Amino acid sequence: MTQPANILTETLSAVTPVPNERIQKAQAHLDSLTKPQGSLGRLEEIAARLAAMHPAGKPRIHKRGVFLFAADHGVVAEGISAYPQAVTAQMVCNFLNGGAAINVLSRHGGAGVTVIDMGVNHDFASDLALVAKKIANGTGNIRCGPAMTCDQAERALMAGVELAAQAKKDGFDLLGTGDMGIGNTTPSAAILSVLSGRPPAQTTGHGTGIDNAVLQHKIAVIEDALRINQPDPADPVDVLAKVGGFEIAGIAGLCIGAASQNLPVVLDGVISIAGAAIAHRMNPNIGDYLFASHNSIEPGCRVGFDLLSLDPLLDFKMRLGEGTGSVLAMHAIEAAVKIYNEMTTVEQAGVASKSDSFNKTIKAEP
Ligand SMILES: O=C(O)c1ccc[n+]([C@@H]2O[C@H](COP(=O)([O-])O)[C@@H](O)[C@H]2O)c1
Ligand SMILES: Cc1cc2nc[nH]c2cc1C
Repeated sequence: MTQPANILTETLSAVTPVPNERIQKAQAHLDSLTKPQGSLGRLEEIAARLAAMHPAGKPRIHKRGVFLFAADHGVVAEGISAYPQAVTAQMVCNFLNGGAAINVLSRHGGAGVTVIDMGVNHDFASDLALVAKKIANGTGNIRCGPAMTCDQAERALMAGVELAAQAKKDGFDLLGTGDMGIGNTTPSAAILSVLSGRPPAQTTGHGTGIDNAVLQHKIAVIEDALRINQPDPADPVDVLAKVGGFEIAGIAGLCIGAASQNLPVVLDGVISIAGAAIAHRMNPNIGDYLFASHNSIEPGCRVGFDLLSLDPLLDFKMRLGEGTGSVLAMHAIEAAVKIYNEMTTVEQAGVASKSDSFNKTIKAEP
């Protein structure tokens, strides 16, 4: 078993479950509001969990941001993507210039976008608004050997932990994950297969848009990668090092760091789900702080939701990545918090409660 480095171990052990009594107390508040009990469905579930994460029991979202982790993948040499590797670096520049889908949706949703170079195969100018956490210029080809060393995997995890710590200092109270990396649906499917025990045929999808023939080849590549590397499902750092990616590790680290500080994280598509599944295998309490934003078309997502016991909030048939699902779901999460904080109670408004319907005399006057 790979023993993670000290600070990582300390951060992992600092993650405590969201107390069930606090969730129940928050639900009791929701039940006291002017609506039939449970009628706001999942908005209530979101609000109760967020309220319970806050020591004072009052949820708040003043500052939200998407953390977009970018990296390249050696396995693209196997022809598993519809696009060339150069697109990763080109899209990073597009994010920095504000022209990508995530920029539009984040402006619309009032979220900041932080772009992190975890391992893009390009040397960016040092004056760009890019967070430089580069571990290497892309991973190794997982069909031939490990993606990275265990030391690199731990450094990439720590980069995510550090970003979460900085986010807390900067006043963020809701974090979203995003990714960019041509080829990264391949390591994501590999990770989800290892952690779930499901065959790659059940976790692998069309990614950026490969046809059925290339999909069969992609599945065979992942089968080879698992046979050659033999990742140990009980050792998440080993899984990450053998068949993962630098951006996936950064996302896992962000989940660990955020959960250790009671910060909620909204997950995007299959790449974020794979990162979160690694973090969750390191400490299952982390799952209490996670929200699945949407049901990405990639089949590995469903496998990941089962591993994480998460139910996605939206089903918009999206498969872009970048954090686009995360920012969209933040609208609903903010709405849930407003319901919790701003609605009047039955008592304040003088509205009859359910049990009053059994009484003969209900005061109906306003
Ligand atoms: O978020 C998703 O579920 C998702 C599904 C398919 C593709 N993507 C994005 O597309 C890229 C990976 O696709 P591929 O085909 O190159 O493995 C990467 O940049 C991801 O952000 C993302
Ligand atoms: C153009 C393009 C944009 C993306 N954004 C996230 N993954 C992507 C993949 C491609 C190919």
